[in-house]
Amino acid sequence: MRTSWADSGSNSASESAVPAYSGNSSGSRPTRATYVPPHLRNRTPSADLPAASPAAQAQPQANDRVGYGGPPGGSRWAGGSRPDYGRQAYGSGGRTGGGSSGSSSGGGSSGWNNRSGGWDRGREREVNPFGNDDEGEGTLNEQENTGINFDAYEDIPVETSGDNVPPPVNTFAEIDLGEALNQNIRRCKYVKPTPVQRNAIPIILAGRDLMACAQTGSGKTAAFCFPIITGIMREQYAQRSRGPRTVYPLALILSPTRELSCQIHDEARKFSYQTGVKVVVAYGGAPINQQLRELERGVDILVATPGRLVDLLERARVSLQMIRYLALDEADRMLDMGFEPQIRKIVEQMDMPPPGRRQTMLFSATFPKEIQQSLTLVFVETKKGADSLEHWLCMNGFPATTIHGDRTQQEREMALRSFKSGKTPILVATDVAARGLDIPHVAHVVNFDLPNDIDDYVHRIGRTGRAGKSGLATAFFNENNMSLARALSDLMQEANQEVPAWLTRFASRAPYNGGKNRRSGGGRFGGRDFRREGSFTRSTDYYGGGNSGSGGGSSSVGYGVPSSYGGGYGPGVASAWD
Ligand SMILES: Nc1ncnc2c1ncn2[C@@H]1O[C@H](COP(=O)(O)OP(=O)(O)OP(=O)(O)O)[C@@H](O)[C@H]1O
Repeated sequence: MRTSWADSGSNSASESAVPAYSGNSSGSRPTRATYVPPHLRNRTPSADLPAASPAAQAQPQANDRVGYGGPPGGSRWAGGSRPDYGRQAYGSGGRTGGGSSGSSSGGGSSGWNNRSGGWDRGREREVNPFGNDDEGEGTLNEQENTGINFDAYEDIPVETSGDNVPPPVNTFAEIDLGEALNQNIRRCKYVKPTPVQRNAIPIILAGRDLMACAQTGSGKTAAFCFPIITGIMREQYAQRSRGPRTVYPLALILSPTRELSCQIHDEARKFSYQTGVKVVVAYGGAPINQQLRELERGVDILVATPGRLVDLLERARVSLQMIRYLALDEADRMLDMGFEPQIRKIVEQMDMPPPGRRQTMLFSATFPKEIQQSLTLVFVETKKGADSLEHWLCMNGFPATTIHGDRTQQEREMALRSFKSGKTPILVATDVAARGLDIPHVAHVVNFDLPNDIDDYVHRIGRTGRAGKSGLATAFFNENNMSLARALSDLMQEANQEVPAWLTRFASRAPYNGGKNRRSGGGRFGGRDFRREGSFTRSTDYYGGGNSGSGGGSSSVGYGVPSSYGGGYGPGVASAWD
């Protein structure tokens, strides 16, 4: 059964009082304790709020997904299909163009310290962020936003990974974003979605987490704002508890700088105009009091820089308890700028719902390989070891699966599929089971247990850095691996790697184990020739550890000596294993 937001709104209308921050004809302010869902704000209580029917009240959630996943029968673009979105309370009346109050940003151009979130404080109504263009939709429809050169975009290859990725859309009309948002899209003169929007919006609307990497100026802001606004509008959020001065946003958009936060805020205000969804921005370097006042007026989407948000959280002025959407814009830059402790605090140590109860979206034009969802292959010695490591990883929030000799063929194939698709990006494998595997996109090979034979080692690390790509190999070394020390040291020297001093010491005492397939003379390692010919793109970290003290300075467990072993293959040079 397809129902609309209008129905949803009606269903719970009887529970709501006057909107907490909307204008209303009487001009009376609501009590702050009353939360009004966005879809009900600015409705004229007597005129368009029918009493909720018991049946409707009994299934308030049933509307949500059904309404959106429903067949594209009704025209989502046709005006008038959702009359309750007319927002008369601050619709045309709100078209002050930013000039009436002096405190708002008509056209999205307000100064940093004077942002009212697009609300005319004098009359408590929403200022039109489109300036005077509000009614000019007839002409706007005919004009395409010239900010994006779509000709240049058509050929852009888009790569998606993950399981059952929702298919991209070609038009905004294919997705039911809701009439109010569609209207704003028209006001923005967006005629068709950009590639990142085409792909990301359906994924986010399907409730999936997402990491999207798309070039600058490709429309990422709308790609995360549209589904967040739609999601907030379509959901029937339970009445939000409010402390005397604490606010409970439903979505948090973190960005590294105040400039970017303000830009996102400006865009989000346009997209959410007359949807009832309230966007507030908070950033450092500006007086906090005005931002606090703004927050107190109500917030659904909070756009913030990490430092200022931590401040607000510590003052208990913002709670993240109700967050359903977490978007990190330019996540990599936030890390570069040293925001990791704040981000960790915000995401892990406050009251933010855990993954699964919130959607997480990472957007950037550049993601360093360390934070992309790359595949990691971990080698262990025993089947039991594989199972217990998989268990530990899963328990600690790292999705992992295993292949080893005790698993049936069907189980192995399933594990492999899950690994390749990125659903479980860590595969723990025993040597035997991993032999012969051809898995693209393995960015990291971990020798959790080193093999006894250097050839096996070469084969294992050959699972990454393939076809000219770079890769990383990490090994944990302890005194049980003594027999491998010399061969490993030689291998690193051949690859012009810095050999850790502790490994050299082990090597000087260790018997030589050059592998099973050694040719006498010349190539001591099975892989020597191809490594020499190739350009080395694979790097290795070694973690040496022992517990007897016999290795001098290298004996402490977990003693790590990162190095950059280049063991890759140049283009067109096959590995010995292939
Ligand atoms: N579908 C669309 N059609 C036309 N213009 C669009 C569309 N989506 C976004 N734009 C416009 O494209 C410009 C760039 O968008 P946006 O700032 O979101 O890009 P971005 O990917 O976030 O860039 P950056 O990585 O530099 O922050 C903006 O002016 C925006 O209004």
